[in-house]
Amino acid sequence: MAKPVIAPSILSADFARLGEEVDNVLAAGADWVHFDVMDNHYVPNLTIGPMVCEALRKHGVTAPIDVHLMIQPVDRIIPDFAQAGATTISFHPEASEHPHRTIQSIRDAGCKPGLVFNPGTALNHLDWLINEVDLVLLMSVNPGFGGQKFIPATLDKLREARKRIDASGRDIRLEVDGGIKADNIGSVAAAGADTFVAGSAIFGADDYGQVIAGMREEIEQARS
Ligand SMILES: O=C(CO)[C@@H](O)[C@H](O)COP(=O)(O)O
Ligand SMILES: [Fe+2]
Repeated sequence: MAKPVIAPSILSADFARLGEEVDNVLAAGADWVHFDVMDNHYVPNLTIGPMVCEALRKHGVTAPIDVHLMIQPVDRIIPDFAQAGATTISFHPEASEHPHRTIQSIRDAGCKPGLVFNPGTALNHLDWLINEVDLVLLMSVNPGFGGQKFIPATLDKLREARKRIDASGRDIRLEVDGGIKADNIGSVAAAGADTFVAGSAIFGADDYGQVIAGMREEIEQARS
């Protein structure tokens, strides 16, 4: 099993102090920075774009930046995010006219491509694309907002995605996003996730390090 990755979603950070918040959460033990991009079109909310990603890099952030695109159209912003310092770029396949082409353009831009599946979206896109991606992200809430409740059916879907990833024989991360807390992260890890996004559970706490350490313990316990 791949080393667990904890990726705090900066959607729940204090945007007025974003650089400091990211520094603090990385110092507290986070592995990646999860960067939610919303366009008030594909999802009913509006957040941040490549300029903010670039600002974090200029601020000195060297950790992987995990860009989660909730936008339509997808393609035209990819080079901008790559230039801004994105590490992974994941998108929702139904938001792209040609998901295979979108994946190739993410790779051509020098980033790792990922596919994101909403709670109501079947995994069928993996049938022909699993060999092209480095990351599969299952949403455990409907996209658009932080602080929502985890949808339990995600556990079965994670098991299905884990089977498909293992059968592919490729090194693909299985990420879960939405409503992840210390009290459900163990079951999510047991179902096969190795990469864990958490926004409100981390940034809503006084002690980020304590939450992250607690999450790691639950993951280790679920794996042993
Ligand atoms: O992509 C999204 C929401 O659309 C997420 O990344 C959320 O920002 C996670 O926040 P919590 O559910 O952990 O508060
Ligand atoms: Fe996200």
